[in-house]
Amino acid sequence: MLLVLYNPSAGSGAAKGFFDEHVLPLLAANGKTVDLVAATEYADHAGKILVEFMQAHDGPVSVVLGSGDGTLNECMTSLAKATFTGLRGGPDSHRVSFALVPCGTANALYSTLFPPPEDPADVAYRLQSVKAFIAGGTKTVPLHLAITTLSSPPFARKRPQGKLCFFYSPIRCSYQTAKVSGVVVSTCLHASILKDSEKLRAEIPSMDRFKVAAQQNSHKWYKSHVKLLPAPEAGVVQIYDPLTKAFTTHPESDADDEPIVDVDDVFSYFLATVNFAIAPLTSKIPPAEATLDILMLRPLRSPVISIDSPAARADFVPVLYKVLGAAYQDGAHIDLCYTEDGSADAEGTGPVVIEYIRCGGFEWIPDADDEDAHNICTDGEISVIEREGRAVCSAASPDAVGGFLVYV
Ligand SMILES: Nc1ncnc2c1ncn2[C@@H]1O[C@H](COP(=O)(O)OP(=O)(O)OP(=O)(O)O)[C@@H](O)[C@H]1O
Repeated sequence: MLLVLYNPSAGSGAAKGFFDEHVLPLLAANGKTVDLVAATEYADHAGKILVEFMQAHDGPVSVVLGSGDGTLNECMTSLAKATFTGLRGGPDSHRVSFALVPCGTANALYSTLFPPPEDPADVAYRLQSVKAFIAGGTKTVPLHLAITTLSSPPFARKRPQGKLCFFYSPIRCSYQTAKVSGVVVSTCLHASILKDSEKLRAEIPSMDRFKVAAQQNSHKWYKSHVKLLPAPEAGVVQIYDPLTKAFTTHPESDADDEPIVDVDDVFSYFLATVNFAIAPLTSKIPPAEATLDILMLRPLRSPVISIDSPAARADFVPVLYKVLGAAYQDGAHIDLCYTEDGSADAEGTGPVVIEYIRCGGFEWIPDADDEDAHNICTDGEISVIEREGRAVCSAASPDAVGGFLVYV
């Protein structure tokens, strides 16, 4: 069964035109019968359309999806929580294969799977996943998920209650409050940017709204306690070593004693990715199991900063910008080290600036008095952790017969 679904308001609002002009004619010219063409009419509509379509039809489902990461996330979230009856009841009932058409602003997942050319608006570039589907659709990649649960204090009262989705393992969590991400879970600067850039969407439809929001938040630091949790097979938390250009066991993670790493500090940046190349090693050194790649920037690691003060925060902004800029130069940010004067440089001989962690999950326990540290972003959606609460996030992989796939 084939569903064509697009979000007309994603990105610059051009999805309908692109589908009418390019996608639907391409499908028709290649003999693909479309069972339903639907445009979303409001937030969260995409998930509803998809679940209703699946309930109404039997057999394997492909979806040509014109959107950004947010609408894809709505599809995954709705499906992860859906229970089907009748014909759609078998073990593979929740399996969906997506042909993605990048129509959003960032399109992070698409640009991970299909590295963008100089002009990402290029029509042929944007049709690659659809063409893979048309070509027979045998080449797909399964998507891992990051499942995040927000807990209120005291934590013991709201322990994970049930399995979120039977086709992803090994996660057990509170079904109603769990957030499903296929791209990113973040706090700190990234969550602040996503939160504030949303307010700028109408005024600045392009990616420039992220730059404006970054400027508004660049001086902020966030106080939190983080627990880094090992992935099941690795048994330890891993950290990237720019000298050897490989992952090694985190010095504070011991498989036989205590594999969990506790970090109690101020953070400027904390971002976990799944299936996503802003963490550049996801593709260069692919993980052997479902893992999160986490990028942490802790200003007090700088050799010239020893206290959190307004002056120190201002002094740190150039380091932050250096890191953000290098991230767009083929992931060069992960090899930056501190120089003696506290700059970030590939030739630096001091501590590594960004800690690049590979692990099974994390707990984020924000300082109760730091309001900004309570924002958490799951694929663009902002949630607020309750005061004295925490967020717990784990990587999950699809079972053999279930899960979300993308045509590549
Ligand atoms: N018809 C609609 N009108 C208004 N908002 C909609 C409509 N349909 C979907 N939405 C909302 O639009 C939001 C943005 O969609 P999406 O994330 O796909 O695009 P984007 O934010 O431009 O791209 P990206 O996430 O890649 O940066 C989604 O959160 C979704 O809930």
